[in-house]
Amino acid sequence: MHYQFQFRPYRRRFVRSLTTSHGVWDTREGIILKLTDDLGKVGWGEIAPISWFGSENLEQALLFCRQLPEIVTDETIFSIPDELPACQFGFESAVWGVGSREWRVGKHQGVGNEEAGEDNSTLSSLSLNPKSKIQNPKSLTYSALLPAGEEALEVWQTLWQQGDRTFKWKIGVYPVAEELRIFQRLAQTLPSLTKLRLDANGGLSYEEANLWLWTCDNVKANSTLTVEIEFIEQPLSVDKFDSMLELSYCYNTAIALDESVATFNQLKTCYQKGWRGIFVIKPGIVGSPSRLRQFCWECEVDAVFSSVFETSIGRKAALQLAVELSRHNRALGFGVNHFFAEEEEIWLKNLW
Ligand SMILES: O=C(O)CCC(=O)c1ccccc1C(=O)O
Ligand SMILES: [Mg+2]
Repeated sequence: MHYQFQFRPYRRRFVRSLTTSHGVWDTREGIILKLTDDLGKVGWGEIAPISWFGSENLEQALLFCRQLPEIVTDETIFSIPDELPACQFGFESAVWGVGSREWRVGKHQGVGNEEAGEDNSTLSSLSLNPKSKIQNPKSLTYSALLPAGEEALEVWQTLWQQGDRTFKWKIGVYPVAEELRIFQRLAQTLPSLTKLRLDANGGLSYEEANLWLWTCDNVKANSTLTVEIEFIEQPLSVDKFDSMLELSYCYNTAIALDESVATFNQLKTCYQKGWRGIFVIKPGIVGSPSRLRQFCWECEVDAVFSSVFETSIGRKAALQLAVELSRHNRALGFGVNHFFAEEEEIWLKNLW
């Protein structure tokens, strides 16, 4: 099979910046891809790298797109090197889109519009609301991302009113004593049956990680606190795998790897080294979706799927995988809409 290939770089500022232990992030840059087959069927894809997380950077992705011919084949796409994982995801999901009904949604709301002659060849003919698009037997629940520090104490309330029941709070940003105080207040005020994830982005020392895990175990043991601490995400830096494996045996509170499993080869390596805890998977940067699918099925990976702040185009492909591969009712780490201005649809239409 061969396809006509077109692409458009984009740049988009968040309405609020994301502060993690890696620093402040306030602009998403990426590339929208369009593949058109001989019959005129179209598939859209998105490359949304995060180089500080271990994927290629935007420049490398752009160089790759620029050196491709105007006509590309399945062979080209399925041999994109592992050094370009966000490109693997973008191109493979665009190919998948060419053959899929999922993109063939016109003006009408709803999934699986079967009418003949539906046209998805322009972005303005796509309906991009992700929550309305995914047909899903299990109901989808999202984890809403809270800002670091005290701001979380305010922000969760608005999100709760909008229906969110799982939250993720960034830690490892402010001094540990300060964050622990805020955490106690959060744990006391979050309504019962709320789930809370803590994401350290690799920013804790070994001692701090122990202190956090111990504190979370105490919340669990304290019958007056009814919030559930679901896991601590990436407590230590990527080079501290052995320590995280050890910590995962020492506490009741679960640990999820994120930066450590950013790309497929890292994911496979951690699994081979014995990690059977939670894996945070960011489809947008992990690499080839078909390879990921096979691995997650075979190894029964306990995966939490997570956004890379992509647009609806990448998100749709990522959620497709998430719906297929999530286990244990894990909420999807795609509750990030509040980082973006509304009207993404209009923004995307103007882009193409
Ligand atoms: O996973 C989520 O719940 C939201 C997404 C998220 O936290 C994130 C988004 C972009 C880059 C890094 C991260 C992260 O998990 O550290
Ligand atoms: Mg994370």
